[in-house]
Order: sequence, then C-alpha cells, then structure tokens
Amino acid sequence: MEGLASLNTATRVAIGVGPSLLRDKHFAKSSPPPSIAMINHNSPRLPSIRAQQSETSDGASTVTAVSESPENTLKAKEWEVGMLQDEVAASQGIRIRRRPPSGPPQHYVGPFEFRLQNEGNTPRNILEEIIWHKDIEVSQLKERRPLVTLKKALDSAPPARDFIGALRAAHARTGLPGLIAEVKKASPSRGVLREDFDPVEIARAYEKGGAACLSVLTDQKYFQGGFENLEAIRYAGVQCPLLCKEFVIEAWQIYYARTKGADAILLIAAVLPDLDIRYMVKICKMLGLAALVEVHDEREMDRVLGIEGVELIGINNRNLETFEVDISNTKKLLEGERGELIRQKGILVVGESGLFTPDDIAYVQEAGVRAVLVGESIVKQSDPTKGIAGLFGRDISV
Ligand SMILES: O=C(O)c1ccccc1NCC(=O)[C@H](O)[C@H](O)COP(=O)(O)O
Repeated sequence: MEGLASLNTATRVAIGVGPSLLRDKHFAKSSPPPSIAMINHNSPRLPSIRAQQSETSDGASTVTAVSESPENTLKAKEWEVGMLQDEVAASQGIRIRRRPPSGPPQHYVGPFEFRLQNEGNTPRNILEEIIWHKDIEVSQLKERRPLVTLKKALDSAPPARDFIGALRAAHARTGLPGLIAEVKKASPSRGVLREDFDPVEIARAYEKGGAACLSVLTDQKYFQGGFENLEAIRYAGVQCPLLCKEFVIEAWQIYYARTKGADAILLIAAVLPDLDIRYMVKICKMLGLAALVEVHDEREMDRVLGIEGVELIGINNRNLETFEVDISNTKKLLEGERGELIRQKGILVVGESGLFTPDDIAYVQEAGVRAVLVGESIVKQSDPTKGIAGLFGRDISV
C-alpha cells in the first residue's frame, strides 16, 4: 500500500470518496475554477499496485489494491477523469453524462471502498444517447485523423466567412430576423422530414429565398446528415456562411468542421461544462469560426452570460431531453435583467426551433431575437424558396 498517500487530491476526489470536487478544500482555494485540465497527470507517480473488484451481497462494489502495470494505470486514470468530468458537469446543473456509467477498470488502483452508482447502461434521454454515441464516434475518427494532421489540413480549407456579420446585415436589410435555414433530412423527434433530400439543391433554394446563413446537420446516425453535405454545399459555390450543426464534445471536432468548410459551429450548454465552452469559444475565434452557444433554460443562459467572448447565443425552444417545443421559451429567457445584460454585451440572439408562421417570427422578434434558426417548416416544402416567403409572410430575398 506504500505510495497511496502520494495520490494527489484530484485523483482522490475523482475516485469518488470523501468530499465532492467543489467542496474539496484544494479546489475551493483554486483559481481559476476547477477543471479536468488541472489534474496533474505527471505527478505523483502512481504506485505499483492494482486493485481487485468484488461485489457484496447488497450490490456494493469493493475495491482492494493489488499490483499494477503502466497500461492499467492509464485505464484507471481515464476512468478517474471520466468520473471527475461528470462531477464538474453535475455541479453546473448538467444532466447529460458524457459516457455510460461504469465501474472502475478491473485493475483499479485504490484502497477505497465505494458503491457503484450505476443506474444501468441505458441513456436517460435522447440527448444523452446521442452524446454517448458521439463519444465513440469521435474517438474512432480521431484515430484516423489526429489533431496534428487536421491542423495541417487547415491551410487548404476554404476561408472562414463572417457568420454573425451575415445575420446582422440581413436584419438591417429586411427589418426581420436574419434567417439561418437548416438543411435537415430527419430528426429523432420527427423522423424523416424529406425523402427527396438533395442537400445542395435545398441549400441553393434557401439562398435564393433570402437565407442569411445555413445550418447543416452533420450527424449521420440520428439526423441522416453528414460532413459530406457540408463540404458539398461549400464547394457548390453557395455564398451563405455555414453552421456545422453537430454535437460537439471535444475541441477536435471544431478543427474537423473547419477543415470541412464550416464558418460557425454549435456548442450546446446542456452538454458542455463552462470551462469547455470558454476554451472552445477561444478555439473558434482562433480559427475564425463563430460559436453559436445554445441554451434552453435560465440556468444555462446565466452560465453562458458569465462566459467571456460569447457573441452569439441560440435559445432552443425544443427541450432536447423531452422533445417538447414551446416558443414562449425564447421570451421567458429574454425577459428582465437577462435581456438587459444581453443588450449591454451586444450579443446577437437566435430563436431556434418550432417556428412555422409569420406570427411565430413576429413573436420571437418582439421578444428580442435578431436571428432565427428554422428547419422543419421550410425543409418540408416542395419549394423551400417559397417556404421561406411563407414563413416570413413576404419575400425576404429583396
Ligand atoms: O430536432 C430534433 O428532434 C432534435 C432532437 C435532439 C437533439 C436536437 C434536435 N434538433 C436540433 C434542433 O434544435 C433543430 O434542428 C433546429 O433548431 C431547427 O428546429 P425546427 O425548425 O423545429 O426543425
């Protein structure tokens, strides 16, 4: 057991015993706020022991220390980091867990006894399911295209265009919210929206109808989208700046999106802890991308308003955990002091989801949005160009 005392505080906390991360004195004193990045992976050296896991009659897992190899040390550390990530996220009200809960690796190092809080390996809702799947997808993609090769590919990517500028210009030109028109074949809540789905044709129709920007779903499994759609639209000569509509969990995806021609990327506050958002917003700026930071409730809005550098906030009227859509959500989140702070900071707000009629557009505009993100109501129209005119109650291309 010698050497266990040298485990650092972060490691001890990650193991899930004793005080939680935020109550831990070590972190309470720390500034900036606690983060995964603060774990010192180099010191101290983990002891050469390993753990054996057994289960007691009431279902609790007991871990005892035995010997250990470098490979097992790494697995154990990965598990610890996962635990720590979930703990930080939960402290910010994030309900989405990054990965299915699991016990520690077989050779876990630690003299501690703990109870497995595994509610089963079933995601609690669709958003969580998407994230768990994305985690696997991204790890596989990263193996094929490591960050170092992506960084090299940035040089040959088409230049990033001004996404926020295009929205502001459209609003100034029409007096209506700038439109981000979504190239969306299917969704978990609505199934297939359009059978004859030609992404480039739809993108051109949106542009002709007066869209300021386009949103392209790149998730394959749940939305039948793909990065090939983003690339095809970009190389087809469509001028509207493009939002990569992804479920971002790692900065690697931002680089990947840029190499595929994205001008903006979505960051979902229900999934990403503050520190990740802050860090990702910086990466976006460095790459010339706009970050559309999406919120759904007051707590998420308050978190995002506290993050420096956020210029574009999307209020999603769809609850991504329940699929419930309510456009009064936009109004609720822009009332009072929040709305005032948003105006002071000069943040552009996008009203997202569930917008079908000119009245809906007028309602969210009245609430304070200067842009809207619309998919279903326009993609379903046989002529999406006319669909846009129908949505706004007039031709917005002139
Ligand atoms: O649309 C869904 O069913 C969905 C489910 C889970 C996560 C995200 C989902 N949609 C993403 C969006 O928020 C919308 O595609 C976007 O705002 C456009 O919404 P709409 O105009 O209602 O198609």
